[in-house]
Amino acid sequence: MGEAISTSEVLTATGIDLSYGEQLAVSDAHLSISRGEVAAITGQSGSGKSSLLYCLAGVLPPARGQVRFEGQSLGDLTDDEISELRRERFGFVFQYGELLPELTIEENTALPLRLAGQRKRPALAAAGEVLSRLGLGELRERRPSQVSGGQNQRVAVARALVHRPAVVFADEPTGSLDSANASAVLKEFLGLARSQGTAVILVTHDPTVAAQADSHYTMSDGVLTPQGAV
Ligand SMILES: Nc1ncnc2c1ncn2[C@@H]1O[C@H](COP(=O)(O)OP(=O)(O)OP(=O)(O)O)[C@@H](O)[C@H]1O
Repeated sequence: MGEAISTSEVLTATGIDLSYGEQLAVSDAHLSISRGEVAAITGQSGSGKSSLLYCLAGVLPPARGQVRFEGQSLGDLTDDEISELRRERFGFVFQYGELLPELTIEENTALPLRLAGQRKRPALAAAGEVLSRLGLGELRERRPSQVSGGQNQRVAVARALVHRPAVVFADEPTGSLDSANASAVLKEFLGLARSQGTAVILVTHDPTVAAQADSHYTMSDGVLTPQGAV
Protein backbone atom coordinates (compact mmCIF):
# COMPACT_ATOMS: atom_id res chain seq x y z
CA MET A 1 0.00 0.00 0.00
CA GLY A 2 2.83 2.37 0.92
CA GLU A 3 4.09 2.18 -2.70
CA ALA A 4 0.83 3.27 -4.29
CA ILE A 5 0.62 6.77 -5.71
CA SER A 6 -2.41 8.39 -4.14
CA THR A 7 -4.39 10.80 -6.29
CA SER A 8 -6.36 11.98 -3.28
CA GLU A 9 -3.47 13.58 -1.39
CA VAL A 10 -4.45 17.06 -0.29
CA LEU A 11 -1.49 18.18 1.77
CA THR A 12 2.10 16.99 1.70
CA ALA A 13 5.12 18.24 3.59
CA THR A 14 8.63 17.24 2.58
CA GLY A 15 11.77 17.95 4.56
CA ILE A 16 10.34 20.76 6.71
CA ASP A 17 12.67 22.63 9.08
CA LEU A 18 11.47 25.48 11.28
CA SER A 19 13.58 27.49 13.72
CA TYR A 20 12.96 30.29 16.17
CA GLY A 21 16.37 31.98 16.11
CA GLU A 22 18.84 29.32 17.27
CA GLN A 23 16.06 26.99 18.46
CA LEU A 24 15.21 24.28 15.89
CA ALA A 25 11.52 23.49 16.53
CA VAL A 26 10.87 21.15 13.57
CA SER A 27 13.54 19.07 11.86
CA ASP A 28 13.15 17.38 8.45
CA ALA A 29 9.44 16.60 8.81
CA HIS A 30 7.62 14.56 6.15
CA LEU A 31 3.85 14.14 6.22
CA SER A 32 1.10 13.39 3.73
CA ILE A 33 -2.66 13.45 4.20
CA SER A 34 -5.47 12.44 1.85
CA ARG A 35 -9.04 13.59 1.40
CA GLY A 36 -11.18 12.63 4.41
CA GLU A 37 -8.20 11.26 6.34
CA VAL A 38 -7.70 12.05 10.02
CA ALA A 39 -4.02 12.22 11.03
CA ALA A 40 -3.07 12.63 14.68
CA ILE A 41 0.20 14.11 15.92
CA THR A 42 1.08 13.35 19.53
CA GLY A 43 4.11 14.33 21.55
CA GLN A 44 5.24 16.02 24.72
CA SER A 45 4.86 19.69 25.44
CA GLY A 46 7.47 21.69 23.53
CA SER A 47 8.21 18.89 21.05
CA GLY A 48 7.21 21.08 18.08
CA LYS A 49 3.65 19.98 17.26
CA SER A 50 2.13 23.46 17.04
CA SER A 51 5.13 24.75 15.10
CA LEU A 52 4.65 22.01 12.52
CA LEU A 53 0.95 22.84 12.29
CA TYR A 54 1.79 26.52 11.64
CA CYS A 55 4.05 25.47 8.76
CA LEU A 56 1.48 23.11 7.27
CA ALA A 57 -1.20 25.82 7.44
CA GLY A 58 1.06 28.40 5.79
CA VAL A 59 1.16 30.57 8.92
CA LEU A 60 4.96 30.29 9.28
CA PRO A 61 7.21 29.65 6.26
CA PRO A 62 9.63 26.75 6.79
CA ALA A 63 13.36 27.50 6.70
CA ARG A 64 13.78 24.45 4.49
CA GLY A 65 11.50 22.00 2.70
CA GLN A 66 8.16 22.35 1.04
CA VAL A 67 4.45 22.21 1.87
CA ARG A 68 2.14 21.43 -1.05
CA PHE A 69 -1.62 21.87 -1.01
CA GLU A 70 -3.36 20.05 -3.89
CA GLY A 71 0.01 19.88 -5.62
CA GLN A 72 0.73 23.62 -5.31
CA SER A 73 3.74 24.68 -3.25
CA LEU A 74 2.75 27.23 -0.57
CA GLY A 75 6.19 28.82 -1.06
CA ASP A 76 5.15 29.87 -4.58
CA LEU A 77 2.05 31.75 -3.37
CA THR A 78 1.87 35.44 -2.45
CA ASP A 79 0.81 36.48 1.06
CA ASP A 80 -2.64 37.38 -0.29
CA GLU A 81 -3.00 33.99 -1.99
CA ILE A 82 -2.00 32.18 1.21
CA SER A 83 -4.50 34.26 3.21
CA GLU A 84 -7.23 33.37 0.74
CA LEU A 85 -6.28 29.70 0.89
CA ARG A 86 -6.41 29.75 4.68
CA ARG A 87 -9.78 31.51 4.65
CA GLU A 88 -11.48 29.40 1.98
CA ARG A 89 -9.87 25.95 1.92
CA PHE A 90 -8.65 25.52 5.50
CA GLY A 91 -10.48 25.42 8.82
CA PHE A 92 -9.08 25.80 12.33
CA VAL A 93 -10.11 24.58 15.79
CA PHE A 94 -8.20 25.51 18.93
CA GLN A 95 -8.31 24.41 22.55
CA TYR A 96 -10.80 27.04 23.77
CA GLY A 97 -12.81 27.45 20.58
CA GLU A 98 -12.13 31.18 20.51
CA LEU A 99 -15.56 32.35 19.47
CA LEU A 100 -16.29 36.06 19.18
CA PRO A 101 -18.31 36.99 22.31
CA GLU A 102 -20.37 39.74 20.65
CA LEU A 103 -21.69 37.48 17.87
CA THR A 104 -24.43 34.87 18.24
CA ILE A 105 -23.64 31.16 17.89
CA GLU A 106 -25.11 31.25 14.39
CA GLU A 107 -23.11 34.35 13.38
CA ASN A 108 -19.91 32.85 14.78
CA THR A 109 -20.50 29.70 12.77
CA ALA A 110 -21.25 31.64 9.58
CA LEU A 111 -18.05 33.70 9.84
CA PRO A 112 -15.90 31.73 7.34
CA LEU A 113 -18.67 32.01 4.74
CA ARG A 114 -19.10 35.73 5.37
CA LEU A 115 -15.32 36.25 5.10
CA ALA A 116 -15.40 34.41 1.80
CA GLY A 117 -17.97 36.94 0.56
CA GLN A 118 -21.19 34.95 0.94
CA ARG A 119 -24.32 36.99 1.65
CA LYS A 120 -25.74 36.97 5.15
CA ARG A 121 -28.93 34.99 4.60
CA PRO A 122 -27.43 31.92 2.84
CA ALA A 123 -24.41 32.02 5.17
CA LEU A 124 -26.68 31.91 8.24
CA ALA A 125 -28.78 29.16 6.65
CA ALA A 126 -25.68 27.02 6.04
CA ALA A 127 -24.50 27.73 9.60
CA GLY A 128 -27.90 26.66 10.96
CA GLU A 129 -27.66 23.40 9.04
CA VAL A 130 -24.22 22.48 10.43
CA LEU A 131 -25.29 23.51 13.93
CA SER A 132 -28.32 21.23 13.66
CA ARG A 133 -26.10 18.33 12.58
CA LEU A 134 -24.10 18.86 15.78
CA GLY A 135 -27.27 19.05 17.90
CA LEU A 136 -26.96 22.81 18.48
CA GLY A 137 -29.88 24.08 16.40
CA GLU A 138 -31.74 25.36 19.46
CA LEU A 139 -28.82 27.52 20.58
CA ARG A 140 -28.51 29.53 17.36
CA GLU A 141 -29.53 32.89 18.82
CA ARG A 142 -27.47 32.67 22.01
CA ARG A 143 -24.04 34.16 22.59
CA PRO A 144 -20.97 32.10 23.54
CA SER A 145 -21.23 33.19 27.21
CA GLN A 146 -24.74 31.68 27.33
CA VAL A 147 -23.74 28.11 26.41
CA SER A 148 -21.56 25.46 28.10
CA GLY A 149 -17.87 24.77 27.44
CA GLY A 150 -18.67 21.61 25.49
CA GLN A 151 -21.27 23.49 23.42
CA ASN A 152 -18.77 26.29 22.72
CA GLN A 153 -16.31 23.72 21.45
CA ARG A 154 -18.98 22.13 19.23
CA VAL A 155 -19.67 25.57 17.76
CA ALA A 156 -15.94 25.98 17.07
CA VAL A 157 -16.10 22.65 15.22
CA ALA A 158 -19.16 23.81 13.25
CA ARG A 159 -17.35 27.02 12.31
CA ALA A 160 -14.26 25.09 11.16
CA LEU A 161 -16.36 22.86 8.88
CA VAL A 162 -19.13 25.17 7.64
CA HIS A 163 -17.33 26.18 4.43
CA ARG A 164 -16.47 22.54 3.67
CA PRO A 165 -12.73 23.11 3.80
CA ALA A 166 -10.24 20.67 2.30
CA VAL A 167 -8.20 20.52 5.52
CA VAL A 168 -8.96 21.32 9.16
CA PHE A 169 -6.05 22.02 11.51
CA ALA A 170 -7.00 21.19 15.07
CA ASP A 171 -4.63 22.06 17.94
CA GLU A 172 -5.77 20.30 21.14
CA PRO A 173 -9.39 20.83 20.02
CA THR A 174 -10.87 19.17 23.10
CA GLY A 175 -8.09 20.00 25.56
CA SER A 176 -10.31 22.28 27.64
CA LEU A 177 -13.09 19.69 28.13
CA ASP A 178 -13.59 16.87 30.62
CA SER A 179 -13.00 13.43 29.13
CA ALA A 180 -16.66 12.47 28.54
CA ASN A 181 -17.36 15.76 26.78
CA ALA A 182 -14.06 15.61 24.90
CA SER A 183 -14.76 12.21 23.43
CA ALA A 184 -18.32 13.17 22.41
CA VAL A 185 -17.17 16.38 20.71
CA LEU A 186 -14.30 14.60 19.01
CA LYS A 187 -16.56 11.85 17.69
CA GLU A 188 -18.98 14.40 16.21
CA PHE A 189 -16.12 16.47 14.78
CA LEU A 190 -14.38 13.55 13.05
CA GLY A 191 -17.68 12.04 11.89
CA LEU A 192 -18.76 15.27 10.20
CA ALA A 193 -15.30 15.90 8.71
CA ARG A 194 -15.11 12.39 7.25
CA SER A 195 -18.65 12.63 5.86
CA GLN A 196 -17.74 15.72 3.85
CA GLY A 197 -14.28 14.51 2.78
CA THR A 198 -12.40 17.04 4.90
CA ALA A 199 -8.91 15.96 5.98
CA VAL A 200 -8.08 16.66 9.64
CA ILE A 201 -4.65 17.20 11.17
CA LEU A 202 -5.16 16.74 14.85
CA VAL A 203 -2.55 17.76 17.42
CA THR A 204 -3.09 16.22 20.82
CA HIS A 205 -1.36 15.17 24.04
CA ASP A 206 -3.91 12.42 24.49
CA PRO A 207 -3.29 8.88 23.14
CA THR A 208 -7.00 8.00 23.37
CA VAL A 209 -7.75 10.92 21.06
CA ALA A 210 -5.01 9.82 18.66
CA ALA A 211 -6.48 6.30 18.65
CA GLN A 212 -9.53 7.66 16.80
CA ALA A 213 -7.40 8.82 13.86
CA ASP A 214 -6.60 6.96 10.62
CA SER A 215 -2.89 7.65 10.86
CA HIS A 216 -0.64 8.60 13.74
CA TYR A 217 2.64 10.49 13.96
CA THR A 218 4.66 11.16 17.08
CA MET A 219 6.82 14.23 17.61
CA SER A 220 9.88 14.27 19.85
CA ASP A 221 12.42 17.11 20.01
CA GLY A 222 11.27 18.42 16.63
CA VAL A 223 11.46 15.03 14.90
CA LEU A 224 8.24 13.66 13.40
CA THR A 225 7.94 9.87 13.14
CA PRO A 226 5.05 8.06 11.42
CA GLN A 227 3.54 5.26 13.49
CA GLY A 228 1.65 3.76 10.55
CA ALA A 229 -2.07 3.03 10.59
CA VAL A 230 -3.61 2.83 14.05
N1 LIG B 1 7.51 32.08 19.06
C1 LIG B 1 8.49 31.31 19.55
N2 LIG B 1 9.72 31.83 19.77
C2 LIG B 1 10.73 31.06 20.25
N3 LIG B 1 10.61 29.76 20.55
C3 LIG B 1 9.40 29.19 20.37
C4 LIG B 1 8.28 29.96 19.88
N4 LIG B 1 7.21 29.11 19.80
C5 LIG B 1 7.65 27.90 20.22
N5 LIG B 1 8.94 27.96 20.56
C6 LIG B 1 9.77 26.83 21.03
O1 LIG B 1 9.78 25.84 20.01
C7 LIG B 1 9.65 24.52 20.57
C8 LIG B 1 8.40 23.84 20.01
O2 LIG B 1 7.22 24.53 20.49
P1 LIG B 1 5.75 24.11 20.06
O3 LIG B 1 4.81 25.13 20.63
O4 LIG B 1 5.72 23.88 18.60
O5 LIG B 1 5.61 22.72 20.82
P2 LIG B 1 4.28 21.86 21.12
O6 LIG B 1 4.68 20.45 20.94
O7 LIG B 1 3.16 22.37 20.31
O8 LIG B 1 4.06 22.17 22.65
P3 LIG B 1 2.64 22.18 23.49
O9 LIG B 1 2.14 20.78 23.46
O10 LIG B 1 3.08 22.62 24.84
O11 LIG B 1 1.74 23.17 22.80
C9 LIG B 1 9.62 24.72 22.08
O12 LIG B 1 10.95 24.53 22.57
C10 LIG B 1 9.17 26.15 22.26
O13 LIG B 1 9.71 26.69 23.45
